[in-house]
Amino acid sequence: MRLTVVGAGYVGLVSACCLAEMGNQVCLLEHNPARLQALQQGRVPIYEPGLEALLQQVLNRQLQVTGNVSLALNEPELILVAVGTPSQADGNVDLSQLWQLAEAVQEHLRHPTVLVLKSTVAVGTGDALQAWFEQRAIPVQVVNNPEFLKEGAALEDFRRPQRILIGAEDAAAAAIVERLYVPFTRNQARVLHMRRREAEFSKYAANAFLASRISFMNELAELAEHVQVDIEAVRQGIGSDQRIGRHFIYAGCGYGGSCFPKDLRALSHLGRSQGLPLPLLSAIEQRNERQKQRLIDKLEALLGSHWYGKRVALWGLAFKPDTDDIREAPALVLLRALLARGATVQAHDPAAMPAVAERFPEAVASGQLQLCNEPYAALENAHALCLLTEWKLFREPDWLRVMQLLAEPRVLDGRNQYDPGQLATMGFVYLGIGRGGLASERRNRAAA
Ligand SMILES: NC(=O)C1=CN([C@@H]2O[C@H](COP(=O)(O)OP(=O)(O)OC[C@H]3O[C@@H](n4cnc5c(N)ncnc54)[C@H](O)[C@@H]3O)[C@@H](O)[C@H]2O)C=CC1
Ligand SMILES: O=C(O)[C@H]1O[C@H](OP(=O)(O)OP(=O)(O)OC[C@H]2O[C@@H](n3ccc(=O)[nH]c3=O)[C@H](O)[C@@H]2O)[C@H](O)[C@@H](O)[C@@H]1O
Repeated sequence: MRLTVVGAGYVGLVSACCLAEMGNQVCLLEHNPARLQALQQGRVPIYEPGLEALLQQVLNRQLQVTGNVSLALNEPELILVAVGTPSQADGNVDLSQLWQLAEAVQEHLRHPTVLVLKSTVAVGTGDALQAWFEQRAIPVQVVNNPEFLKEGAALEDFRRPQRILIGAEDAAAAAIVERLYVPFTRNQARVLHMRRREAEFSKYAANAFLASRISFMNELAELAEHVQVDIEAVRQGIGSDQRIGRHFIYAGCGYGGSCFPKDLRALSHLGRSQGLPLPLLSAIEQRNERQKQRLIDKLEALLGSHWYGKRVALWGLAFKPDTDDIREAPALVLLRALLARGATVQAHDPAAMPAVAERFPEAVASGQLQLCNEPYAALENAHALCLLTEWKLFREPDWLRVMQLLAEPRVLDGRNQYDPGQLATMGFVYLGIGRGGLASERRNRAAA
C-alpha cells in the first residue's frame, strides 16, 4: 500500500519502518529539522534496539523520509497519525498537534483517504475530526487504531502484536486498515473491530489497567515492609496464578514514561468532565507519586537527612531499561532532590545521559551532576549506590569492586534486582522496595 506516517517519534518511526519492511511504500513526514536530518542520513535520533539497522535497510527503498507536507499529503491511500498528544496543565490531553495536521490535510489532500489515528487521543476525538472534515467536504474517513508497543521492545511489539483494534464507523475504511495489518496477523494476532470511541477508550483502559497493577503492588510493598514480608515472594506467589499473570506486578520506584502518567491524567480528566468521581484512578496516580517520593525517604533512612556534601551514585536514569526516554522517569525525582539538597551526584545510564545533560545543564556545568561513562566510575567515594533503572548491565555487578569503590557500603535497590541476603553477608546496608521479610532489611531499617 502507499501510505504516509506523520510524526517520527517512537510510534511513528517504528510503524513506518515496520510497514516499509513488509513492502509498503511509506512516506514518513517529520517537521522537526534536526530529527528529519538525522533520519535522512540513516541515523535514529532515539534509542530503540534494532531500529537503526531496520531504518538503514528500508531507507530510500520502501521508505522516504521528508519534511515536505504537500508531497506527503497529496494522495496517500492511508495517513497514519503518530503525532504527540502530551498532557495539558489540567490533565486533559493536548490535541493541538493533531488539529494542526488536520489543517495541513485540508490544504494539501487531493484524493480520498483514510486517516488512521495511532496517537492516543481523548474519547470522542475521532468523531470530532470526522465531523470537521465533513463540514469542509474533505474526503477523509477517520479510523482509530491505537498503538500498544512498549519502548525498548517496540519492534518486537509492532511486528508481533497480540491484537489490533480498529475503531471505525465506516466498514470500507475499516477494511482498508485491516488489509494493512495482514502481514502482522498471520500468526496469532486478533483483529477486533469496534466503534471509534470504543477503540479510543480501550487504549486508555489498557494503560490504566497496567498502571493499576503496578500501583497495587507498590502499595502492598509498603505494607509488606511493616509486617516482615518480602514482596518478591508475594509477586511470585500471586503471579503463578494464570488469572493474575506474571506481567506488570513488579514493585519498584513507580511508573514513568510518556504514556502511563499522561494517560491516567487524561482518563481522570474525562471523569471530571462528566461530573464523575473516579477514586480508583486517583488512587493509582497518588500511589505512583508517593512511590517516587519514597525513594527520597529511603535514601534518608540510609544517609540521614543532611545530604549537603554527600556523594551519591545513581545507576539508571531512563524511565525503564532499553530506552533513552526520561519523560517522568522516577530517577529524576530523586536526582532533583539530591541536587536541591546539595549532594553531588555521580550517575551512569547506558542511553539516557544525553537527555539528562540537556535537562540539567547547570548541574552538569557546575560539576554537581557528573555523568560517568561507565557504571563503576559513578561509585568512586560515593556514600550510597541507588539502582533506579534495571538495565541488564547493572544486574550482576562485581560486588567486591563496588565495596572497594564506595565510601560507605550502602545500597538502595529501587527495582529489587539484588539478593539482600548476599549483600548483607558482604557487609552492605541494603534497602529495597517492600522487602520487609528480610532479617537484614529489618536490621538496617531499625539501625537507619
Ligand atoms: N512512546 C510510546 O511508546 C507510545 C506512544 N503512544 C502514543 O503515540 C503518540 C506519539 O507518541 P511518541 O511517538 O512517543 O511521540 P513523540 O513526541 O516522540 O513524537 C511525535 C513526533 O511527531 C512530530 N510531529 C508532530 N506534528 C507533526 C506534523 N504536523 N508534521 C510532522 N511531524 C509532526 C514531532 O516533531 C515528533 O517528532 C502519542 O499519542 C502517544 O501517547 C502510543 C503507544 C506507545
Ligand atoms: O501507551 C504507551 O505509550 C505504552 O505505554 C506502556 O509502555 P511503556 O511506557 O513504553 O513501558 P512499560 O514497559 O509499560 O513501563 C512503564 C513504566 O512502568 C514501570 N513498571 C512496569 C512493569 C512493572 O511490573 N513495574 C513497573 O514499575 C516501568 O519501569 C516503567 O517506568 C505500555 O506497556 C504499552 O503497551 C503502551 O503502548
